Amino acid sequence: MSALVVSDLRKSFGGLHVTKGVNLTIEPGERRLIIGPNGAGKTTLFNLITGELVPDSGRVMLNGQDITRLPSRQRPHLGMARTYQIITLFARNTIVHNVTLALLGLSPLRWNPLIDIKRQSHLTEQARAALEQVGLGHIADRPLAQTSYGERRRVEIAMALAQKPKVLLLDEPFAGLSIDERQDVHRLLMAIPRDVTMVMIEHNMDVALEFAERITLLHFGAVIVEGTRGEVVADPRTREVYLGH
Ligand SMILES: Nc1ncnc2c1ncn2[C@@H]1O[C@H](COP(=O)(O)OP(=O)(O)OP(=O)(O)O)[C@@H](O)[C@H]1O
Repeated sequence: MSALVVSDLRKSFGGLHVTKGVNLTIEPGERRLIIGPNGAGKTTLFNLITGELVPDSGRVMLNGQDITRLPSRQRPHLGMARTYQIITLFARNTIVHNVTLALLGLSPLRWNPLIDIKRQSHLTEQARAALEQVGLGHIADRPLAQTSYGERRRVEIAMALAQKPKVLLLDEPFAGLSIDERQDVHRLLMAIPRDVTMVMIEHNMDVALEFAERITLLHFGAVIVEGTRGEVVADPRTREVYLGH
C-alpha cells in the first residue's frame, strides 16, 4: 500500500487555477522532492495535502485511508506531520518546553485548563527524545530565544518527529540557512529512519537534490516531469523551467 496518494487534486482561487489535476503516488520509506519555480503551486499543494486548504475536487489518501475532508488537526493522529515555522512560539521558554507544548497540542489533555505541563513527564520525555534525534539534546533546557536560525529549524523538525509520524512533510527546510546550517539539516534528514516517508517541497533545485531518489517538477499547477533524480535533471523540460532554455 502506498504511503500517500494524491489523485486529480484541483484548487482555484477565484478564477485562478492553482492546482490543476495533480497526481502523486509516494511509496513507504520514499524521499520525494517536489520542486518548481516561484508560483508553481507547491505551497498550495502542500496545504491541500496537510488539510490547511480544502480541495475543489480530487482525493488524498494516507496509508490507504481517504483523508481528503479530514480536518488538518486530526491528521497527526493518522501519522501525518508537517514542519511549522516556530518563530511565533514562546521564545523565552526552553526548547524542550516548546516541543512539549507542540505535543500537548495533539493530546486530549489540551482541553484541560488545569493541566500542569511539568507533570506531563511522558510528553517531556518524548520531546527530549526528539531533540536528541536532531542533535539538540544538549541544549534542550536553553531558552528558544538563545538559539541560532539553524538550530530553530532543527527544533521545528524535532516538533514534527516527536509526533512519531509515518509521513513527514517538509516545507522548504533549507530556506534562509547558511551553507553549514544546510549541511547540518541535510545530514539530520538523511539520518531519519526509513519507517518515516518524507516529502519535501523546495523551490531551489540545487539545495535539495541529494535528498530525494524521486523528484516531481511542478509548473503552473501541474506535474510536468517526474522520475529519478537523474531523469528529472536530464529532462529538457526541467532545463526549460529552471534555465529558460
Ligand atoms: N489564498 C490565495 N488566494 C489567491 N491566490 C493564491 C492564494 N494562495 C496562492 N495563490 C496564488 O497561487 C499561485 C501559486 O502559489 P503557491 O504559493 O502555491 O506557489 P509556490 O510554488 O509555493 O511558490 P513559492 O516558491 O514562491 O512559495 C500564485 O500565483 C499565488 O499568488
